[in-house]
Amino acid sequence: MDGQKQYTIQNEWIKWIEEAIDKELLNYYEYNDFRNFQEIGTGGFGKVYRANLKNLEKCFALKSFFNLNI
Ligand SMILES: Nc1ncnc2c1ncn2[C@@H]1O[C@H](COP(=O)(O)OP(=O)(O)OP(=O)(O)O)[C@@H](O)[C@H]1O
Repeated sequence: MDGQKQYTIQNEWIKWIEEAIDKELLNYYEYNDFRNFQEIGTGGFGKVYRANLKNLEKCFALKSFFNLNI
């Protein structure tokens, strides 16, 4: 895939995510608001971490993605 096409696809996904946040279909959290990261798994596209949000005891699963350079 050429660089321009990859850039266009990435922008389309960023726009899709931003619109979903605006419509409150997705919640947006700052990465820096999470603490106590523990790696809990690896999937086909990246690693999964357990972390707490701010001072809450509730934990979240955070999924990171490898830089695939498709
Ligand atoms: N919500 C969760 N709670 C606890 N462990 C989780 C959670 N989500 C993922 N994991 C752990 O991380 C591992 C990888 O999860 P992930 O969703 O990336 O796997 P996957 O099915 O290969 O997905 P993909 O192919 O989309 O990357 C899981 O096998 C599991 O052990």
